[in-house]
Amino acid sequence: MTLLEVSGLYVSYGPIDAVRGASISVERGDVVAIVGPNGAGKSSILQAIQGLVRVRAGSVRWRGTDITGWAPERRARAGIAFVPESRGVFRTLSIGENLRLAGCALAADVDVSERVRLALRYFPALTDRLSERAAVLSGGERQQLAIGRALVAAPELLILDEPSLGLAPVVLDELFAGLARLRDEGWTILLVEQNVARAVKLADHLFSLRGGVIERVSDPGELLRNPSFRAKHLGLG
Ligand SMILES: Nc1ncnc2c1ncn2[C@@H]1O[C@H](COP(=O)(O)OP(=O)(O)OP(=O)(O)O)[C@@H](O)[C@H]1O
Repeated sequence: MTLLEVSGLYVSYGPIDAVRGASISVERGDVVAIVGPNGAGKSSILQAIQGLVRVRAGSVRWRGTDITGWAPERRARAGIAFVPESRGVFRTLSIGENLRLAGCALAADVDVSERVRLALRYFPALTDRLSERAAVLSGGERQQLAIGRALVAAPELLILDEPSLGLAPVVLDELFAGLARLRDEGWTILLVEQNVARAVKLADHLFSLRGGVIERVSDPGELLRNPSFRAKHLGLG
């Protein structure tokens, strides 16, 4: 089932056309990655999906319904969760408080503690540190917490804006292991990544964006078998 369908999307900032006619679809249970250089328009697409920037033309459909004009909170209630590049967490609160707070707006019959336990399954390193302040977390751990907070809502679609940004390789291993667990358990994820190697290993479909235009849609499995791709992006002969 197609969960999300972005068609002919245009996003502009004054005279700058950041996204020019991009179309992307996400099927339930798939991990879809958008890759591309700085300024390609990747974040603008994600923000348009979450309703954070104005769409100049084109549409965003969610489970077949046109949600292009919907407010961000309505999209969130409909099952779309967005983890921005800035990894919003409350630094003065503990890890546990951050996670529980993420569940405070859920329906009264939702067991938030159970949801928190579920989120921690994917990022077990946080489990032993629930009483520590988020301010002490490394960049990678903060990213895990930000994703964990989004998971507490049990969204149908998890949108991640450049989860690897600024993180050391060793930290990335732990983060992407968590993302791979999410994928393997059937979560639907749309992410933007500049780290092509990580994106290819995680995703089911890869969209390459340049200058606001989708240049290519690739099958990561094929790329992983392609010798020139392996040499260029994976450092393998
Ligand atoms: N609020 C804004 N006002 C003006 N221009 C913007 C704004 N946000 C983005 N842009 C411009 O739109 C273009 C696309 O930006 P966007 O952040 O979507 O790209 P990106 O692929 O996510 O880049 P990066 O990887 O550097 O985050 C760039 O030229 C950027 O400078």
